[in-house]
Amino acid sequence: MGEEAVHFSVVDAKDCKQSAFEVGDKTYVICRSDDDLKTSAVKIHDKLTQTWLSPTILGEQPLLTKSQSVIPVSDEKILVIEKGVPLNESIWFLEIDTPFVKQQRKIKETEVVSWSKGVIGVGQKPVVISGPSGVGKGTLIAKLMKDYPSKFGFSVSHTTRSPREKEIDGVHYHFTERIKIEKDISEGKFLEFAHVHGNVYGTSIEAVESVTDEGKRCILDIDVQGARSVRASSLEAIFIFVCPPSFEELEKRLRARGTETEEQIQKRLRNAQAELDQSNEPGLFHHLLVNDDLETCYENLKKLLSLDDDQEDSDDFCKFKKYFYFHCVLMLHCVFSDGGSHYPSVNKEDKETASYSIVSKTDSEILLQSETNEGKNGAIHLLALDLSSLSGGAPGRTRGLKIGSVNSF
Ligand SMILES: Nc1ncnc2c1ncn2[C@@H]1O[C@H](COP(=O)(O)OP(=O)(O)OP(=O)(O)O)[C@@H](O)[C@H]1O
Ligand SMILES: Nc1nc2c(ncn2[C@@H]2O[C@H](COP(=O)(O)O)[C@@H](O)[C@H]2O)c(=O)[nH]1
Repeated sequence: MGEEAVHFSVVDAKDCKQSAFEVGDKTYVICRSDDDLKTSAVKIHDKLTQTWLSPTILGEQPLLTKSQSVIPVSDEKILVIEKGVPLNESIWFLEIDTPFVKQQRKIKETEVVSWSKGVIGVGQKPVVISGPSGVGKGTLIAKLMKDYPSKFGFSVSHTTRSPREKEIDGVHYHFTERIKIEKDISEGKFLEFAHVHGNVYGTSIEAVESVTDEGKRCILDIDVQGARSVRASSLEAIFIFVCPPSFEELEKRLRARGTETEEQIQKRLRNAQAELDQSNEPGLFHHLLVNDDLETCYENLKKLLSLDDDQEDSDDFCKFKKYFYFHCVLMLHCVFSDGGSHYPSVNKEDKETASYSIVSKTDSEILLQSETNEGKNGAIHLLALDLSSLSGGAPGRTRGLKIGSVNSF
């Protein structure tokens, strides 16, 4: 918009501090300055109007390095490989026209692009648990977390409501100010948010992604508005609605909990009716659970989540699973460097830096060439990045990347 033209000359995958790509009627330029590697800018040249745009950039930004390899993988996104960082830190997508970007463009009434970090392998689908206040969601989730600490992680929401007596900041909720949460929401840091019983509640992207990154299944305790927003997002999840055996019993539980004033109880009960009315809406919840007898309901929840009753989640078992998960991730990062006869040494802390350049692309596969880790006798080390099963994406991570070896030559 009346800005100075950014000089660029690159239309192919190439290493540079400015990478430009034509997608449709637009040219996207990713620029970074020499001295300040922490900031990148994206400029868009619209060929139809002959104008330059500075879009709003959403999402977690890549840890910028001095050199990148960049290529568009579809009309929706551009793949950016940062060099000189561990492989699991190096793969990023700049989303230029994904459903999330389209939606944000409408909301913000301005041009938008969004970063999303590429993650090797898929995480387990998060579980969204909804239901009226006082039905027992928190009680059921607490049992699940106690019995299966290595399997599940809780998505710690943000809320503007005041903490209850035994609630701990950062454990039960991130207690926050309205002005702060509104700012973070406007910066695209939240997967969903809603005004519930007079306060703002929201799930940050980091709350969900950090649990999945740990190899655990993320559990979200959110209201029906939140469930609806997550349903419409790029996050694939299982949606469960917990119902009370009767409205009278719900009221009894809310009162017995003793955490709300009479006025708040009345407000929660009014909202409960509206939530119950939506529980059967087609396409919203996958499962309905009635929480009459707590133990029965808990067993039914476990069945839904395919949990084996006999499997103990002892401390030793947890440690073993963490160890196993860690090494599976390392294996995925490993490459057969010698016709599959051995793995190259991989730093146990997974900090080994890598530098790969994009050398070719088909519809679903990108060929990467190592610049730093040559195979035997200086053979060229190639890696195939399979993009055919991507899931998620901005505002969260892009999961489902597969990396395979290609024989050195
Ligand atoms: N099956 C049950 N039978 C009797 N009491 C129950 C049952 N399940 C939970 N409770 C009790 O009901 C009260 C409300 O439960 P809980 O706090 O887990 O509800 P919640 O759905 O998480 O509410 P909120 O949405 O307000 O956080 C608690 O005192 C809990 O001990
Ligand atoms: N949409 C969201 N709803 C949330 C979130 N975290 C909690 N909740 C829901 O709020 C009510 C009230 O909770 P309380 O702790 O004040 O009793 C309850 O229905 C929760 O499910 C969130 O991040 N987003």
